[in-house]
Amino acid sequence: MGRKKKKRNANQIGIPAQRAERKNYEEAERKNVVFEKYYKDQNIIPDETEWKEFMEVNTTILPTAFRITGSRSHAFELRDLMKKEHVPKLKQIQLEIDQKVEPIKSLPWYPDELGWQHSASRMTIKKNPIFQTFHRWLVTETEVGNISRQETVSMIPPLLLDVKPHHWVLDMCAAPGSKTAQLVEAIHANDAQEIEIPPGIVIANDSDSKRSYMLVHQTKRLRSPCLLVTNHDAQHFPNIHLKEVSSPVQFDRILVDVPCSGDGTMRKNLTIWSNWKIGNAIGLHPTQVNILLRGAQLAKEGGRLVYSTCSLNPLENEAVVAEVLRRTKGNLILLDVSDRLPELRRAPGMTSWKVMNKEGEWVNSLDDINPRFRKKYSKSLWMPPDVENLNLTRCLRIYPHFQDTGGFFIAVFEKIGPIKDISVLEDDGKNPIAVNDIEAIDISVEPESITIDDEIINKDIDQDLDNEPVLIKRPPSIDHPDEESNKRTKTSESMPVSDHNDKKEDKNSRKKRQSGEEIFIFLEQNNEDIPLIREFYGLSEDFPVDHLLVRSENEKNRTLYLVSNSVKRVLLATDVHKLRLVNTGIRTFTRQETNEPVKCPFRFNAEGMYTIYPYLSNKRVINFGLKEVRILLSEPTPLFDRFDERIRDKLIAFEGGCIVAYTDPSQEKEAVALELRVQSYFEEQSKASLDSNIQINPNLP
Ligand SMILES: C[S@@+](CC[C@H](N)C(=O)[O-])C[C@H]1O[C@@H](n2cnc3c(N)ncnc32)[C@H](O)[C@@H]1O
Repeated sequence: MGRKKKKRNANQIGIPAQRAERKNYEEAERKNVVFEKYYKDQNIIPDETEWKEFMEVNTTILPTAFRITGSRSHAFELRDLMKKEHVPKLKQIQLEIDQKVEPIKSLPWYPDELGWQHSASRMTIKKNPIFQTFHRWLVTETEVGNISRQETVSMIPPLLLDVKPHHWVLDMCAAPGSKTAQLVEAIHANDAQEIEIPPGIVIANDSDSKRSYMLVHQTKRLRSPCLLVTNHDAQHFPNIHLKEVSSPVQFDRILVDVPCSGDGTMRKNLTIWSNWKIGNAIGLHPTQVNILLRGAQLAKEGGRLVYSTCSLNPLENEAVVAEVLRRTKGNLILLDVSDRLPELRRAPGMTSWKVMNKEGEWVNSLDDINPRFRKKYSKSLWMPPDVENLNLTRCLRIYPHFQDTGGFFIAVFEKIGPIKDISVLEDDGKNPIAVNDIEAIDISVEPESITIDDEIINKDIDQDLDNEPVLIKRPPSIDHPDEESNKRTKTSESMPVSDHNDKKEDKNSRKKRQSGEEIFIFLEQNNEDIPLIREFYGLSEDFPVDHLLVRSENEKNRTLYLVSNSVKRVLLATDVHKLRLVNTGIRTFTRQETNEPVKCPFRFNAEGMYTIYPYLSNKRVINFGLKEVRILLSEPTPLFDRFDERIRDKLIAFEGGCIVAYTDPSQEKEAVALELRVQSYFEEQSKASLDSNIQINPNLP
């Protein structure tokens, strides 16, 4: 069933709202007396001169920031191209236009000069051809996944999480996915040296089903078989029991980037100036505590958690950290990360704060709240008596004026002892956690990562949302996940995930999808398509064919998806039916519908190319020089005789079907730029339709 194009109101996923903001940017008032008084009285920045600087910078436009993605082999080439080609020109122009604006620079604390920031205004970009060229380059590279546009401060939590390729990682509140992308890149950090698919996994979760689709859209550019997207309320993220393992999965690394009031984003999100009120933080605090507590349970002993918000408010930051430390009874500790990212300026976490009620009065304790409204306040909003012993100064506060960014809060934890069951975490009655308040709206959406400030990308997302069939069932109640999963177990006759290729009617698949159950069926070892593919493409024995799956119960496997070993283990977990799976796997081979007899009915899919390439013998691979690449770029279906004899003979010798052409840029001059164009070209082609991939025409004239 197709989805109708719906009109979205300004608050939905922030895109139209942002455009409106852009238009009114100059006129928008950036003043909020209550905000100012609140933070002044909280004494977040004690020094008067610095306070003024903080307020001043808050009213200025946020610079644009981006990362050159680290998992690709040519990330460094791209960085060097930036430094050699774009940066000198941009700096020169910036100097000529406005000496007050800081020119483009790499972020000194970001590893390998792969993080960048520039402050050129929209007007400068629009009017200046050099900026325009640079901007277009950014857009293209972003589309093909070589660059991720992401707010500077949002890059910090994944770096402090310190993910290694073998880690099991959970990203509890992941959409739209800018930090997930960093986590996935870290899992693939050794790809250039290792042939094997990394053993680690990233489970990226979000409670909002629409936003979890956005997450899929954002991360599919990464083409990782190690990623699995789920849709749960993180407070109740289900346990996963792997086959033949008695205890549930415990994660090496957990990112807890919670919904928050988002007042660190007011340089970009102008509505915060007018909408700011203390009720937002008060209302979000209990959810934040509960999500972090669930994260603490799900972490492995010796594992690490990073808690982060784009809020400056101690009620959403230090108060949450303090409460979780109290409830985990010494089994979770704050780590001192002062030696990490030494060039990143930060302030220590606060060890003293106050609580303002919704009427704007400072209140000493819960007992002083009007009894009628008391249950809307958590006792843990107030500073605990042992605050000095909690090492809260180990938390990181990033203020906008430190390095011309948004505001952010980060706490890094290690789990050092067991946090066995929920009763340990449950309240002893002395410290009531408020029921979620009606005002607890999450306004911490990171618009930069979904809009990428370009119409093109917005359009892509819109199209994606409009064209995707709705396959995921939205939970009737996110408050009772177990009730929900029980229902599903009862109603679903067979598991949506299976290691048998039980050939049922396709009607069945459709039914399951419509009822919200994604289907993942691993191919049987004796599947008849596998030897065909292996033989035709010369796939090595090491290629993990047992990690190929299909996503329909149709007899004819149409598209074969590949997942990593860890993802497979999760998909075959005994209680996988409790997991609301949104997406996993990369497309590797797709059945081609053709009337002509072909030796192998499957063609490569560009999405899986990076993963499969190391397993290919030379059987279906050809080396092209730039000359051949130029022909391919300028002619959609070139004839064989357009190529030199050496290439032509090789092409003729191939049996009909898909081949891989690769070019080695290091061998030729001007190659990097051309390679990038080629890559964008192929990406574009494969995005449009598989069938529109370049074809070389065998008919001689
Ligand atoms: C600050 S944003 C996350 C940004 C994201 N980590 C990134 O870097 O792109 C908070 C996210 O939490 C999600 N969320 C809100 N309540 C949640 C809950 N109870 N469980 C899981 N996700 C939740 C929101 O839908 C939102 O996408």
